[in-house]
Amino acid sequence: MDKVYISQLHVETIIGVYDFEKESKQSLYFDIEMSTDITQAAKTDDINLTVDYANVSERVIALSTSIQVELLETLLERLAEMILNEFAVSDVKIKVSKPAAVSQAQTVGIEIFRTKN
Ligand SMILES: Nc1nc2c(c(=O)[nH]1)N=C([C@H](O)[C@@H](O)CO)CN2
Repeated sequence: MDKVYISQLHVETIIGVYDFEKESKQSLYFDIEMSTDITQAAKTDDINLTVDYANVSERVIALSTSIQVELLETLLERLAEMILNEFAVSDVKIKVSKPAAVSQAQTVGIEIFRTKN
């Protein structure tokens, strides 16, 4: 299957388990890969027949900055659900990195893969 992807999408939002994390925004970086058939878009050169990565990026930023949750896991599940519901993709892989979370590590994070039912 063909893929549409977004790499290192930067979002600043409130997220975290600890009280100090609820006071200021932290950087998250998303890598998103979506399976979709691009052949009709390529034949017709029509943006409406593919998944617009700019639209997906906007929706990911909007959702990530409008909900306040503690766990990266919770945020990723909500984002995967939104992408599968709103865009013509059969599956989505989302990885989120939170580089400031563990000072001894370059970055930490979570990755999930979800399919449309
Ligand atoms: N699996 C996870 N582990 C941790 C998370 C998380 O979201 N998922 N979050 C934290 C803290 O919020 C951390 O980012 C701050 O040190 C710890 N572990």
